[in-house]
Order: sequence, then C-alpha cells, then structure tokens
Amino acid sequence: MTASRVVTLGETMGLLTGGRIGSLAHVSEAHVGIGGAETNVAVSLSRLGIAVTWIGRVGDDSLGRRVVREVRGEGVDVRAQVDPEAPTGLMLKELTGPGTSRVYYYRAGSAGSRLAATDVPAGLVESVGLVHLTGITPLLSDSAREACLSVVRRARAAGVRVSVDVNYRSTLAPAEVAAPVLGELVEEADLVFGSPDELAYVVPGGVADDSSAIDELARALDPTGGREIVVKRGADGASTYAEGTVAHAPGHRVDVVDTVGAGDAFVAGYLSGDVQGWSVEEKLARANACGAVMCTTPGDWEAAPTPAEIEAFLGADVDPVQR
Ligand SMILES: Nc1ncnc2c1ncn2[C@@H]1O[C@H](COP(=O)(O)OP(=O)(O)O)[C@@H](O)[C@H]1O
Ligand SMILES: O=C(O)C(=O)C[C@H](O)[C@H](O)COP(=O)(O)O
Repeated sequence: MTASRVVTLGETMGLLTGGRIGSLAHVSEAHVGIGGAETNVAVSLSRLGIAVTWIGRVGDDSLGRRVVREVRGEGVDVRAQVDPEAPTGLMLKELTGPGTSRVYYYRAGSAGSRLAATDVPAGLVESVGLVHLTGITPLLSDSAREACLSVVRRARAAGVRVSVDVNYRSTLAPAEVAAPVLGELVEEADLVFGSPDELAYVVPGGVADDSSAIDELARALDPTGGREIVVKRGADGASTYAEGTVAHAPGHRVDVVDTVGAGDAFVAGYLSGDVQGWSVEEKLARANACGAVMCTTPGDWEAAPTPAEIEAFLGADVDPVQR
C-alpha cells in the first residue's frame, strides 16, 4: 500500500436507516450500513486518490467486522483495535421527510469511544503530511480526548499540518462543557472547519450568541491570519478566511436527497487540495462540488465522488444516459 499522506482517528458505527419516510416507531424495514465522520472523510479522500489511514476501535462483533471490511474495501489503510470489552456503536437514521432526517446515537461506552493514545502506532503521525480530527472524538471519553491531544502534539512536533472540523454533537456534551474541549483542539489547528454556529462555540471567551457575525468570529479565531478558517454554509456554499482576506464560493443548485455527509465530503475535497498545495479558491471549488454531489444521493459516504465524477458534475458535456 502507498504511504499515507493523511491520518485521521475517531469512531465509526453501524448505521441503520429507515427504509422509508416515517418514525422508526413504525417503519419496519431498515438499511444496514456504517458511518462515522472521520471514515466518511477518509473514504472520500481515498476516492480522490489521496492515500489515507484511519485509526479507531471496534467491538468484537459483526458490526465491527463490517466497519473494518467496508472502510478497508474503500482503499483506506485501517488500523482498528478490536476491543473485546465493548460493542461497536450504532447510529439510527429516521427519514422525517423528503431530504430531511433525524439521527439517534447509541455510542455511550462503545468500543470506538474507548480509543486511547496507545492505539496510534509509533511513527505514523510523523510520517504523513496532514492529520485530520473532528470535535466528536475528544467528547467521546477522557482517553479519546487524550488520544486527540497526543496526536496533535506529535503532529506539531513533527511539523505535520493539523486539520480540525468542529462537528459539534450536542448529544455528547452541552455547549458549555464542549466549548473548552473543542477550543483546545482548534487552537492547535492549521485548518479549521465549521458552520457559523459551530465556530461561535469555539471562539475564545465563550459562546457567542450571534453566529451571523461570521467575519468577527473568524478574526477572533485567527487574529494573526496564520490559519485557514473554512466556513461551511450549506446550500450557500462556503468561505475561507486566511491571511487577512476572505474567499467566498457559492453553492451549487442540486436536488437534495440527503444532506447528511455533505460536510464530511466537503472537508475531504478541501483537504485533497490542501495536501497537493492547491490555492484556497481551488480547494473551495472542489470542496463545494464534493458537498453538493453528496446531497444528491442517500447515505453518509457512499456517493463520495472521484475526480472524474466531479468533473462531470461541474458541467462537462456529459450525455444524460451513460452506457
Ligand atoms: N443543499 C445544498 N446544496 C448544495 N450544496 C450543499 C447543500 N448542503 C450542503 N452543501 C455543500 O456541502 C457543504 C457542507 O454542508 P453543510 O451543511 O454546510 O455542512 P455540515 O453538514 O457539516 O453542517 C456546503 O458548504 C456545500 O458546499
Ligand atoms: O460520527 C458521527 O458522530 C456522525 O454523526 C457521523 C455523521 O453521520 C457524519 O459526520 C455526517 O456529518 P455531516 O457531514 O456534517 O452531515
């Protein structure tokens, strides 16, 4: 396997999605799959031709074996400890309407949440160009938080770039508990991703009420202009604040089927450009395309596009029926 250029760590769970729109109190059929923010990003990176390693823990159970097989099958270098003492976590996705859903997490005490600094092989972080973390992992447990901080310290010492997607999950911790934990990770990041609301959580000094004051938030997060603050704005696209300037990229108009996973695909698109030394504008363009494509099909990661699919999406002269 080619040496990885990116390493990421976090929890991947089984994912049951209702077979049709309706409450899971009544819908009787479900689709079985897997999902997790970091493997969603890893799979997307792999589809984009970027060699990537994922580190995590799974239970000694069928869902754990499914996670390992699926992610490895997508070409990701999987370093998963099998934890015999805890089950693989689970997410349930209830389809609430056309293009809308509600997610329930069953992850407290899961194998993935027991991730530890010792799960990260010696020399691995130091050998890549970029480490990607999300704000989910440090809120899973004390050992997972220590694993994140240890990886960040190792990356910093080795001159490896650090990327953090705030990805605040309110079910893991209330905002006042999460804010300092997310803040300590963001402080070490070269690249920070988040929605305006999420960035408001991690502005030093407390939770801002007015997430619409995004210019101010970005400046507060990066007063010296040394980082890239990337703001995800859903259908409106995205913006990057870097070196005292801002670049905006409008969103694409698509028929939305399922927006879950768009943020992860967006991040992967952006990072794929970052590790290849692309400009902010080029990174935003690819990221927006990846996010938009992901909205057009169900699933957290299955529709992650290849470069050829992005090109087709961006309007190459493609026959609507391909044979
Ligand atoms: N409805 C949409 N139409 C087109 N692009 C979208 C849409 N929703 C999301 N995207 C793309 O995916 C990116 C991430 O989506 P967003 O919803 O902002 O992130 P998150 O899922 O992390 O909250 C957006 O910046 C945009 O590029
Ligand atoms: O790992 C978790 O806790 C998850 O919630 C997995 C999510 O399904 C994705 O991270 C999707 O997130 P977006 O790309 O922002 O829609």
